[in-house]
Amino acid sequence: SKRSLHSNTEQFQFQAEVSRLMDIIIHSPYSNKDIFLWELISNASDALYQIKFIALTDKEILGEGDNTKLEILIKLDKEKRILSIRDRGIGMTKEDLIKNLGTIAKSGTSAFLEKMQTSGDLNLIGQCGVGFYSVYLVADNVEVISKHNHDKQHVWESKADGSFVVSEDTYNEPLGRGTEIRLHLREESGEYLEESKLKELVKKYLEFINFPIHLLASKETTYEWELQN
Ligand SMILES: COC(=O)c1c(O)cc(O)c(Cl)c1CCC(=O)Nc1cc(O)c(OC)cc1O
Repeated sequence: SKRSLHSNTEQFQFQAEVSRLMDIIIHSPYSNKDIFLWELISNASDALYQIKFIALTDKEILGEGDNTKLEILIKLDKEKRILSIRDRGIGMTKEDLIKNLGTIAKSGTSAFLEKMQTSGDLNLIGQCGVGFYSVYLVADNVEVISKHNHDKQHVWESKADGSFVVSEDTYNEPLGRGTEIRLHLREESGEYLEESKLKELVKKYLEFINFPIHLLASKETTYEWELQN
C-alpha cells in the first residue's frame, strides 16, 4: 500500500454503526448536500465555545499570538480540489480522534440510524453529534488534523476500505491549537470550490455563529464578514 506520509501510523476499523451510517450517507439520494458545511461550522463553533469556557477561569490556556484568535477559517484550494474548515477550538488528542471519529458512542444513535434509514432525512444527523459524517456527501477522502493542548498534533484519515488511520502529524503546518477538516471533494461536488457558493452558504449560517468566519478564496482574495450579532 502507499507508504504513509506520517510517522507511526496506526490502522483502525470503524465501529459497525459508523460504517452503516457512512453507507447511508454516501448512498443517500439526498439532494441538498449543503448541510455538511453547516455541520462542520457548528462543530467548529462548539469546539471554540469549549476552549472559551475553560479560558474564563484559566487565562493561560489560550496561549498567545494567533492562538488567542477564536475564529473559523475556510480555505479553497481549487488546484488540489480541497475545501478545508479550520478552527482554533479545544482540538482533539489522538485518543479523542479515535473515539470521536471512529465510534458513535452517543446513546440512541442506532434508533436514529433506523429513523434516518426510513425517512432519509439527513437533517437529523446533527442531533446525535454525528454531523461530521455528512462530509461523505461531498468528499471521498477526508483528513482531520487536530492539536489539543495535552497532545502532539495528529492526523486522522479515512480510507475507502472502511478503515481509518491515525498518525503523528510531521507533515502539515502546525495548527497551534484546534482542528482542521480537509475535504478532498468528489468529482460532482466541485461547486463547493466556488467562492460565490461558499459566500452564499456562510452568509446563511452567520446569524447562528458567534465567532468570526474568514473565507480564504485564493492567495489574493480573503472575505471577512463582520459579526451579524
Ligand atoms: C472537539 O471537537 C473538535 O475538535 C472538532 C472540531 O473542532 C471541528 C469538527 O468539524 C469536528 Cl467533527 C470536531 C470533532 C467533534 C466531535 O466529533 N465530537 C465528538 C463526537 C463524539 O462521537 C463524541 O462521543 C464520545 C464526543 C465528541 O466530542
